[in-house]
Amino acid sequence: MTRPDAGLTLVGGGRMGSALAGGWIQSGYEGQIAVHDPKPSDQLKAWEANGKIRLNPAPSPAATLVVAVKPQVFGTISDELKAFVGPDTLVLSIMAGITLDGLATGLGTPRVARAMPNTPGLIGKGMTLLCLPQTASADDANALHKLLSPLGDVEGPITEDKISAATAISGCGPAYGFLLAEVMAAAGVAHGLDADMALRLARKTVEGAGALMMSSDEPPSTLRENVTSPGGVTKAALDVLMRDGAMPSLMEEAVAAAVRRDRELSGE
Ligand SMILES: NC(=O)C1=CN([C@@H]2O[C@H](COP(=O)(O)OP(=O)(O)OC[C@H]3O[C@@H](n4cnc5c(N)ncnc54)[C@H](O)[C@@H]3O)[C@@H](O)[C@H]2O)C=CC1
Ligand SMILES: O=C(O)[C@@H]1CCC=N1
Repeated sequence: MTRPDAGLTLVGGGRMGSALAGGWIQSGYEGQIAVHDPKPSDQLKAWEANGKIRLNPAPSPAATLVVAVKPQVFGTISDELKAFVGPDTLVLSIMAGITLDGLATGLGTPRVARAMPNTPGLIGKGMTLLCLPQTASADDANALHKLLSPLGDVEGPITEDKISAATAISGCGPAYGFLLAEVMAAAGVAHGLDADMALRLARKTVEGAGALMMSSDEPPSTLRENVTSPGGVTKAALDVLMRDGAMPSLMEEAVAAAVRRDRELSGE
């Protein structure tokens, strides 16, 4: 990775923040990385001990400020965060529900951007959407793509009116995939498998289906049909899942609720 900037400051070194910091460290980022977190994890402390980051140094304006606290925390600390923002600071937020306007107002700069990552980014298999104001420069867009690349794929910029839907699909989506594994395992137990084996089968199957989907040129619907022998066993199960559009309408309702909640958090 080329150096995105000298003087990178991360506020919030939790799951997603640490995934980013870990990626910057691993890819040989040469500038100063400062991480601010009142409850630093053992990982953050180890990076500090190895000289990879500076932990909670005195605040000063950063070249790039990445905000990765919970959206509810942002409202309470935005005034304090102004100490990290100078006239040349580029701000990137990965918080759900905090708009570009909210960032610009809260931090007192128009040079702001948003990204929506997901937890597979913890292992570099994530999907991140980048959202920029119309005034953003190509240089800023490129720098932010590079900054987010340790998490996996980065797409965008997308316009802000799309971010609630994108959050509901790829931001929240890993939870839907994990839920699928959970309920498959529970159904296996209900039909006589022991719990460990049921979980093993469900996890490996969800992983395998995902890997096949990504290595194939076929759309998911064709891969589904390839499993479904006419008059066979899969068809019996899918007839239940798709009865009266059950699965599509449940997913549509769930995504609508997520979109609604994201907009509520944005104060829309
Ligand atoms: N977890 C997920 O799947 C996703 C999360 N996000 C967004 O990422 C952000 C962070 O989420 P996670 O990493 O999952 O949460 P997390 O709870 O793992 O990390 C938040 C971190 O912020 C720290 N913190 C609290 N108050 C602070 C303060 N005053 N100054 C500095 N740090 C402070 C906490 O100690 C914690 O380490 C959230 O805004 C969330 O909307 C976005 C996409 C996916
Ligand atoms: O649940 C949340 O609010 C965050 C945003 C996307 C995933 N986690």
